Formats: sequence, C-alpha cells, structure tokens
Amino acid sequence: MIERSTADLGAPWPAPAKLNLMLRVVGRRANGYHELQTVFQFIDRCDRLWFDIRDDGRVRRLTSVSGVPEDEDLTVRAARALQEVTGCRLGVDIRCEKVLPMGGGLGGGSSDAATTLVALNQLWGTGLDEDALSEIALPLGADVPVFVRGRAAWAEGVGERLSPVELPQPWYLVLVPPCSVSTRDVFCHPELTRDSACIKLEDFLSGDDVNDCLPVVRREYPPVEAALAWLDHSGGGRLTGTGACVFAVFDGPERASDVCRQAPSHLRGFVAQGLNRSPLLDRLDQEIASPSLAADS
Ligand SMILES: C[C@@](CO)(OP(=O)(O)O)[C@H](O)COP(=O)(O)OP(=O)(O)OC[C@H]1O[C@@H](n2ccc(N)nc2=O)[C@H](O)[C@@H]1O
Ligand SMILES: Nc1ncnc2c1ncn2[C@@H]1O[C@H](COP(=O)(O)OP(=O)(O)O)[C@@H](O)[C@H]1O
Repeated sequence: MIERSTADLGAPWPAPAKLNLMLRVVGRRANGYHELQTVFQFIDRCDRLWFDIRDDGRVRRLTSVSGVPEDEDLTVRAARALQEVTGCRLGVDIRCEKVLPMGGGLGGGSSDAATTLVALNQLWGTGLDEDALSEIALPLGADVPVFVRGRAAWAEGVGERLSPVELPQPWYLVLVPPCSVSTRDVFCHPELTRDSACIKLEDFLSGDDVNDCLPVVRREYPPVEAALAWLDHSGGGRLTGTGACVFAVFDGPERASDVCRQAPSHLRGFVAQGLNRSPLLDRLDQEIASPSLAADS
C-alpha cells in the first residue's frame, strides 16, 4: 500500500469541542463514577481526522498525540472496539490534526473517538445505528456518546442519558489557561460537592448555570483562577467540565475578539460559535451523498 498525504484523502472529518454550559454533581455510583446533570453544546472549533481504509485489518495511528501511546489513543481504541463488535475485517490508518487543547474540558479526545466511530461505521460499511454506536462509545469515555449523537443535549447519569435541546447559539471567548486538569483528580478530590440537588432544564434556561467542579479547580489550579479573575473584568467567565478552559458568552464575534485581543500574553484564547448540531453530522451526510474515494485502489 502506498503512503498517502492528507491532501489525497479527501475532506477531513471534524471532531468539534464541547462546552459544559453548567455541571452539577448529584451523586456517586458504587463504581466511583459520579452522577451528573450537565448541558452540552458544541462549538465550531475542531480537531481534524482522516481515515485511509486498509484491507489487512490493521488499525494504525500515523500522527503522534503528545504523551498518548498509539494503543491508548482514543481513536485507535474506538476503531478496535468497532471491529470487535461488528467482526469487520477491514483496518484503517488514522491521521489526527490536534487543534483542541488536551485536558482542557473541551472533550477533544472523546470527540476524536466519536468521529472515528461515526466515520468508520460509514467507511467500513458496518451499518450500526446511532444507539448501537453510542453503546460502544460509553466505555471509551463518559463524554463520547454526546459527540456520536451530535446534538446539543441536556445530560444525566454519567452523561449517557441525553435529551436533545435547542439553545441560543452565541459566540464564546474560550481561554486556555497554561495547565492541564485531570478529570479523574477532580472527581477524586475530597472537597468536591457530590450532593447537589437535581434541577430541571427550565431552571438552567432561567440562569442556573453553576459548575460544581469550580471551587476545587479554582483552588488547585492557580492558572484557572487567574483566567477567571481576568474574565471578571468583562462580565465573568465559567468553567467547562473539569477545566482547565474557561469561557465567556457574547452576542457576536466582534466583541468576543476584542476581549480576546486584550487577554494577557500567557493566556491563549480563541473565539468560536455555539452549535446545536455537530459538524460531524454534516460531514457524514456529505459522505453518504457522495462517498469519497478514500479506500485504497
Ligand atoms: C466531567 C466531564 C463533563 O463533560 O468532562 P471533562 O471535563 O472531562 O471534559 C465528563 O463527564 C468526563 O468525561 P470523560 O472525559 O469522557 O471522562 P472519563 O474518561 O469517562 O472519566 C475519567 C475519570 O473521571 C471520573 N469520572 C468521570 C465522569 C463521571 N461522570 N464521574 C467520574 O467520576 C472517573 O474517575 C474516571 O476514571
Ligand atoms: N486522541 C486523543 N486526543 C486527546 N487526548 C487523548 C486522545 N487519546 C487519549 N487521550 C487522553 O485523554 C485525556 C483527556 O483528553 P481530552 O478529551 O482532550 O480532555 P478533557 O477530557 O479534559 O476534555 C488526555 O489527557 C489524554 O491522556
């Protein structure tokens, strides 16, 4: 098989980031996982993936992801999980251009995994429906199913009980503090609030947008505290997931970009629009309408 560049592989498959617009920790399961209530919305900031189908069954990652060995990469694990469930004998070379910061609470790794499942289900012709793909997705990470389904959602359980929601699609300024937060460490922290009262979607829509991870993350990660303190000057910021990223909401991109430009130099940031429909679904529709010639000849 001849090695190919991404230019030969057709349009990339997007793996968008998500924001948790609120996050309540309402209980803990016997296996240590926490019961949450959260609201997921996608943003138009994406990793980009290419899949080159192989006929020998091998799953390889051709691009490196800092600190993540090939066998542990969520894209590789997702592809192998799909092979296992369907018995598919095809393989794939995966290329991933990382744009999303890791450990940022933007769900980049989970989104890469979901994009791999959705793309390969189409390119391998394994024909699973959305429910079956979501079942494969959950053991890869609590956040993976929402990316598979591709709809902004109100989520309960560990994030797998999803109800689609139509939300405003504002512009967000997302700041990336210079640190990475371990989701596991936050959920293990003795001072994490674990008994928040459950609320209803209407409560969130009326402004109840607390993130229960915030007090612990603020205390343990000074760069997150600094980013939030800075955003206080322009109306205040929120934490996404367990962080490290924080975000502020704007009506349009101009004001968000103005504030972004004023951020201190140690704070990277970007402006992105909220999306209720993942760009992954559009790419899937495109593939169904006109299948790429990605399979090697
Ligand atoms: C908290 C959330 C909110 O969206 O986002 P992030 O900040 O990580 O993006 C997610 O639920 C994270 O999902 P994900 O990043 O897929 O987490 P996983 O790999 O499943 O779990 C990492 C570790 O976090 C803990 N964990 C995770 C989710 C959960 N509901 N309860 C937990 O206790 C577990 O200790 C687990 O070992
Ligand atoms: N393809 C991948 N991209 C990013 N992280 C990955 C990937 N595969 C495995 N990981 C692991 O998942 C962890 C969480 O990554 P990520 O989803 O980007 O952050 P978060 O869960 O905070 O949003 C990383 O620190 C890394 O160890």
